[in-house]
Amino acid sequence: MTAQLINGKDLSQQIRKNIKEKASQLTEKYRQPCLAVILVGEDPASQVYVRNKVKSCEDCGIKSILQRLPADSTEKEVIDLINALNQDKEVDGILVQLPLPKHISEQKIIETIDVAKDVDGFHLHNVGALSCGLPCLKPCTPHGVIKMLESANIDLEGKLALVLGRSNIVGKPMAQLLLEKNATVILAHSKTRNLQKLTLQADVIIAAVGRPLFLKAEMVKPGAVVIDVGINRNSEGKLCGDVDFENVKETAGFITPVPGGVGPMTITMLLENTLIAAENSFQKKENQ
Ligand SMILES: NC(=O)C1=CN([C@@H]2O[C@H](COP(=O)(O)OP(=O)(O)OC[C@H]3O[C@@H](n4cnc5c(N)ncnc54)[C@H](OP(=O)(O)O)[C@@H]3O)[C@@H](O)[C@H]2O)C=CC1
Ligand SMILES: Nc1nc(=O)c2c([nH]1)NC[C@@H]1CN(c3ccc(C(=O)N[C@@H](CCC(=O)O)C(=O)O)cc3)C=[N+]21
Ligand SMILES: [Mg+2]
Repeated sequence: MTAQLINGKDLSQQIRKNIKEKASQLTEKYRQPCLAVILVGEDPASQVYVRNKVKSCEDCGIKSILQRLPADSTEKEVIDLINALNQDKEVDGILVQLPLPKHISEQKIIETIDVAKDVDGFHLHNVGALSCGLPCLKPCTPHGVIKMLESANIDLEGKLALVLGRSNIVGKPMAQLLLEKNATVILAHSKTRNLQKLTLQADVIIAAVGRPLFLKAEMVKPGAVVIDVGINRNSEGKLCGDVDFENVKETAGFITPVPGGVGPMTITMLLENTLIAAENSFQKKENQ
């Protein structure tokens, strides 16, 4: 193995120490910061993630409220719940676990969340602010990736960074944050031609495709930084990323594992956003 491992679990633990400290200060001065998580339906993977989020809040001294709704809830029922949480002065952050059942519009649900409580950073207002370089709640997964690169002292300025996948929640905001760091960004997707020719030039590759073993060693320039966002189950039911880790780790300069890579950092950034949302609301009140 030539690649240096960027361990998201360890980095998360370090950052969470500060989060815990900050949460306790805010609790003493104002009240306990609070995240509300809405889970619609019984998707087993979503249940695991949501439990993980609630537990992480607990560990850091952040209050969490889990609201479960049945899979056959109407769009209006979800919207009514969000509106109630928007009004609730003790709730700082609201997260609606995705994906939602097909009869509910994810975009409509996201736009219902109060911009100031949108700790996922998915609301149009936060997306627009991010693209204009204005202060906003940053999307957790891409933000976590940037923190991992910073922790390994990887300078992005002038580097060629390739993002694989263009979803609204990972790929697109990832490209935006890399651009903000002065990288030259390629945003690749399923219609991209000659993908290998592009990936071989990249100094940094962020894989967010949702396919196990997608990024092969032959696609990676020796010494390149490889960040694996993917969370998949392989044929044996084992958790794995989008990167052929066993082979890519032999040539890459840096690599992130799955599990223990980007996943824990996503949750850490969610906790951080909840504290930012809480602080903003306390500040607003003091200025009134
Ligand atoms: N670690 C974490 O915290 C998180 C992990 N994830 C994981 O990251 C992965 C990506 O998630 P998400 O962005 O929501 O996924 P989506 O399914 O929404 O998007 C996948 C993207 O990959 C592209 N793609 C698919 N097949 C190919 C191909 N053969 N060649 C090139 N591009 C391709 C698609 O292109 P096109 O647009 O053309 O269809 C699309 O842009 C998943 O494994 C997910 O579980 C997601 C969120 C958080
Ligand atoms: N509104 C919303 N916001 C999200 O941020 C969101 C979402 N919906 N829907 C699903 C995806 C996926 N996602 C993960 C977060 C953490 C891990 C994580 O902690 N993974 C651990 C392993 C967990 C396990 O063992 O299954 C790891 O990679 O080490 C994984 C996936 C957030 N998402
Ligand atoms: Mg998606």
